[in-house]
Amino acid sequence: MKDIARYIAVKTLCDIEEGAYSNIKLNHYFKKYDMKPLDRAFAAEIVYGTLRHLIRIDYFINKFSTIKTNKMSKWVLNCLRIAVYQIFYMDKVPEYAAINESVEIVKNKERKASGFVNGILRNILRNKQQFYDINVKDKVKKLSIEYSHPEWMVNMFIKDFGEDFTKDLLAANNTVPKLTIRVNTLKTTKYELKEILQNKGIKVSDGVVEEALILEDFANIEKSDEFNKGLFTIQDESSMLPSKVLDAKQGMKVLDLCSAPGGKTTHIAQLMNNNGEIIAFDIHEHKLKLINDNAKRLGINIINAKLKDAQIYMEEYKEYADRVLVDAPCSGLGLLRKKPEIKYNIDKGDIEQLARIQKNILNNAAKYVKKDGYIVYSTCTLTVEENEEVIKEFLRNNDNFIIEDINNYLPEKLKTNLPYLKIYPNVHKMDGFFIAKLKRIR
Ligand SMILES: C[S@@+](CC[C@H](N)C(=O)[O-])C[C@H]1O[C@@H](n2cnc3c(N)ncnc32)[C@H](O)[C@@H]1O
Repeated sequence: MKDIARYIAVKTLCDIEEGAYSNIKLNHYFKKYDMKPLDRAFAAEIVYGTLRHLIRIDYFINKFSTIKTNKMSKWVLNCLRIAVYQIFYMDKVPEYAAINESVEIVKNKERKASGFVNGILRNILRNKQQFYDINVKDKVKKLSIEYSHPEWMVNMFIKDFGEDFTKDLLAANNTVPKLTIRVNTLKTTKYELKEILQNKGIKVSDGVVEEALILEDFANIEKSDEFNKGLFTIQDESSMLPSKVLDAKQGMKVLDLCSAPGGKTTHIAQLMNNNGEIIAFDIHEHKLKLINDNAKRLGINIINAKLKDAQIYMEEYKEYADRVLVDAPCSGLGLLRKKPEIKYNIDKGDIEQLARIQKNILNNAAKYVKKDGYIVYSTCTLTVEENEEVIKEFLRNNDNFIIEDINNYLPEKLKTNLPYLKIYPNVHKMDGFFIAKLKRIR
């Protein structure tokens, strides 16, 4: 295969339409085809960029094609999409290369369609200006196309956050996030690691969270010596906050009800100085290995990972824990910068169903925590149904709990006058997140 990067980009985009996850599929193909770092980076940029701007790209293709995008084969459509993405969003790619390579990839699987694809792409090239005209009157439809978010999502954000904020949020969701790591303070210090990385020529700056570093120019990070030695974990800053807010002390008993792959579990262990007990549940057996592998790499031995469904009450853990973390399964709308496919794979019904699961898990958590103990509830999503509403309903049904002000646990820049925290990619330049702390008082 001459142009492996574009070929893999098309293959991955087709798989994503079947429900696959971008990062998992890309990593799978990178290994399978033994791709070089430059090809990997190029394929990833095309996949993520195309997904970020998918609705707008399709709207534009439809202007030039008699066969509409929903009637095209996935292979043909994704060959068209990646060419349009390269033409309009990648300055350094010559237009002729973007077109010719897509036509070649079409030939690979659907030889007869190559003329059709070539025709559309050349026509597009002659009418590039039209990419910037979105001739739609309806405000929501227009925003949906302009920022490539489904209409129901745009509507929901406008209802919850207002129109100006929504525009900002949609734009931020289409940006490329920074690479952030959490220093493993069990093995090194922030200053030591910073120096090691800087000596390798990597640009490093401090994050807002105490143990966070922001990196630039670090290819193949997971193959580096520093990663393998367990000096750090890749984690967004907002994802570091729930463990800080949980404030588990050395020697305590902690339950982490939805824990895989263990990003927060290992952070809690780190903050407990690897002293105490953490029981970490997850519903997916294959994910338990990820928790154990992460713990081992980071030099942590107080985590006991178990296969359990946190929706089912477990009598053996009644009043067992000093701290319980509920980092609940959620719609993930705070992660659209990293996983743009979520925009197209989720619908309003999923949000209602997730909210029911979150409430069930949180109600069980209430029974596991000792008197004067705490639950931290967190999600990586922005919907009111999965966040504020879940907490409100919990407090209505559990009058032995109160909401605790978490501002003391937060970096100065993130403090607000609310007891809980909601993080937005457009405001904080971090993944969207929600964190609330509940205290059992009786
Ligand atoms: C947001 S992720 C957790 C991320 C994790 N806390 C971390 O920081 O790495 C939610 C997790 O909940 C798990 N999950 C979903 N439903 C569950 C259930 N009913 N019981 C336990 N775990 C569940 C999923 O497999 C997923 O790993």
